[in-house]
Amino acid sequence: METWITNALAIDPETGSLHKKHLKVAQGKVALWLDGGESPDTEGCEVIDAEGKLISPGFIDMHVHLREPGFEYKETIRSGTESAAKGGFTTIAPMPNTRPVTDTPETVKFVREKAAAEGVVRVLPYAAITKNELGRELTDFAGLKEAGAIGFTDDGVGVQNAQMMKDAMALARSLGLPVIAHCEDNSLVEGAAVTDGEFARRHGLKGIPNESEAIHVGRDILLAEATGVHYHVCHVSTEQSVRLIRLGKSVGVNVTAEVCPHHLVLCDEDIPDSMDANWKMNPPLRTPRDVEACIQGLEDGTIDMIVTDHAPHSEEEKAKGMERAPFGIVGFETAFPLLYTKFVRTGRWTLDFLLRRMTKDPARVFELPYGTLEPGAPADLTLIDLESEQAVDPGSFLSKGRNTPFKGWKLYGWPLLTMVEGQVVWTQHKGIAR
Ligand SMILES: NC(=O)N[C@@H](CC(=O)O)C(=O)O
Ligand SMILES: [Zn+2]
Ligand SMILES: [Zn+2]
Repeated sequence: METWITNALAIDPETGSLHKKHLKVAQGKVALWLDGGESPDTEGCEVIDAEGKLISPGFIDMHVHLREPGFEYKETIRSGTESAAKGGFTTIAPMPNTRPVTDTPETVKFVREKAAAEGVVRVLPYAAITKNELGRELTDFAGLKEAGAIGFTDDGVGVQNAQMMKDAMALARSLGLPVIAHCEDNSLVEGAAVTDGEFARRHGLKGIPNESEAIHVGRDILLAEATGVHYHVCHVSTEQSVRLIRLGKSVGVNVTAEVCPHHLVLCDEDIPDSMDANWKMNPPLRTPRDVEACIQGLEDGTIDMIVTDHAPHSEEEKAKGMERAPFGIVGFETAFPLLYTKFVRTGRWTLDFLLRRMTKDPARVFELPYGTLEPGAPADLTLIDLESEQAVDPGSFLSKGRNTPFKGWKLYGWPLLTMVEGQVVWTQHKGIAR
């Protein structure tokens, strides 16, 4: 089946400006681009009229939680990939903090097979660094790679022991795979739920200090330098981490980093006094100074990409309140509209910049053949309405998770259609297509 997507607005890679274009998709790949002035020969083809809509490579999210196996009440591979498709994402990398933890070749295979059978977007699983993410014993890196793991991470917890991390990096390096780190020194956290800042002071709460993150970032950059591994820092949230990554890059260490939309648009002072646990995530919302440092880090390339850290939890769990509820918020279905509205429509970023940090940059860092619509590339794409304003409605999410602090936010930039390898997997009108 061949498909023409006609009259779409595409970004000119040279100038960054939008031009009307027609795109032909054949055999699951990008076949041909025509200028808006030309007339495509659509005979015998499916035609999608994208008049006035942005066409972008499908978004790539290198940090997500799909919860399956083990926590299907929070999310499944089916519901999580559907939520991703609705957010315009076509490739996602789930974290191994499932039950069982994705720490054996069998579990990696389970995730991949389940995703192939029930998922609607591409799923590239990570495997754990240590068995059960307990930080005591390394997993079978070679076997996990063989089973299809794309990198190693104990996301959810930091690897507390430096020698363990160094051994993991040396092993990953020998296999040519990256180590992806949730940076958190447990001895500095002591059970706090929010950052050490204005909100914590006002409510007399213990705070999570910035150093709990940055100490691991600094330690691991030194270990990455010693081992030569590709080291990727998860969900950067502090000024100190940005500074250390900038320094690491400047001396040639193979360090890359990601940041989440919520750490770019929210700070601790935004948390409502009701202490709604939909504002609780790890790392926590930091101070305005940290937020600005993360934005600048993303702008100057210190931070390479945007990820959602989509972390669904049940309503019962989130109802336990700020101190007892689990950390995490959902992200797929609000990521692009949030960043488009808060940074592009306000004039701080170009649209091209935002799209690159959600497509080409993750593809470059993780050496993936996606994130581009050049002829021959897989036809992974999303069409986006840049003009209509719509309020965030958690009730309409395809994710099982409703845990978002953005409920009711009026945003622009809502995806309308998502295609993976030439197949339409979701549309605003008809929902998921199977
Ligand atoms: N980010 C979160 O707040 N929570 C994540 C774990 C993690 O990413 O560290 C989760 O699994 O719920
Ligand atoms: Zn994490
Ligand atoms: Zn995570």
